[in-house]
Amino acid sequence: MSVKIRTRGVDLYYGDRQVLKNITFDMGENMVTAFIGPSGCGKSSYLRCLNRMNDFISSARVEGIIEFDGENILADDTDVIALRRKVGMVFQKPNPFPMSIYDNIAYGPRLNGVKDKGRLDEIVENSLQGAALWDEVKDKLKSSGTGLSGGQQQRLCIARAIATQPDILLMDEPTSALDPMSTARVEELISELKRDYTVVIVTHNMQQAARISDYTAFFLLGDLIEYDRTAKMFTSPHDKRTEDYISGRFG
Ligand SMILES: Nc1ncnc2c1ncn2[C@@H]1O[C@H](COP(=O)(O)OP(=O)(O)OP(=O)(O)O)[C@@H](O)[C@H]1O
Repeated sequence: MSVKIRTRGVDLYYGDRQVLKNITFDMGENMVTAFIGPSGCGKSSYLRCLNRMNDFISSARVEGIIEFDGENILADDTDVIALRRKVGMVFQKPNPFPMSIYDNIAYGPRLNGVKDKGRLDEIVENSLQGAALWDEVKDKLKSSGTGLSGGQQQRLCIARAIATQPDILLMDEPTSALDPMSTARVEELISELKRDYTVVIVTHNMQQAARISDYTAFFLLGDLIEYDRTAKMFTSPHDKRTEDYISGRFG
């Protein structure tokens, strides 16, 4: 595997409370990496380290090294705006902006200075194609994004995230608010997206992790207990706690 994200000895504190302890592992380029673990184990907190979103939480302090392509994104002199351009994020609840489908997608590119109408049209179409939504919305690009179904809204949010051509896509429980059909569409889409992006996904759904990820990281109470190929972890985990969790004995 070609390493895209390299994490060494990451500790995260909220005030005096340590919620991530000495996290060390490598995530592969063009792979889907799933984070699993019981509620409160630190999965989302770690995900937020990857685009420096914890910077917005005044009590949060992150120590250690996280490298993207060899560059430490936790360094004081990191250009955080440029970093966030490289890292798209999709949240648990679909959160389209209250504007048209077209403008939802064009928003990021416009912020980045793209003004040419033809170029914007192209980005909108490519992003919607990439998010497997184009055929459903191509005739109503001027309609509001919030008028779509939940599953379509989430694919719109994925289209918005890829419109700025990030390297990495972070997804925090992207299907937990969706029905089974929409979940299946989004899962299928994630498997396609890894051709172009490195995908990191937090999920509570063990079957989902098993279906769509190449590697899985199991967190428990702030520790990374086990990290391995998903196929290996789900068939022969080496830690008893991993086995107990994936077989549903706790969490
Ligand atoms: N902004 C914050 N301020 C203080 N503590 C926080 C904050 N965000 C999270 N925590 C605490 O950090 C710990 C890890 O939370 P986190 O949300 O990362 O866990 P998680 O594994 O993603 O949980 P879930 O699956 O429920 O989303 C929890 O104990 C949580 O209460």
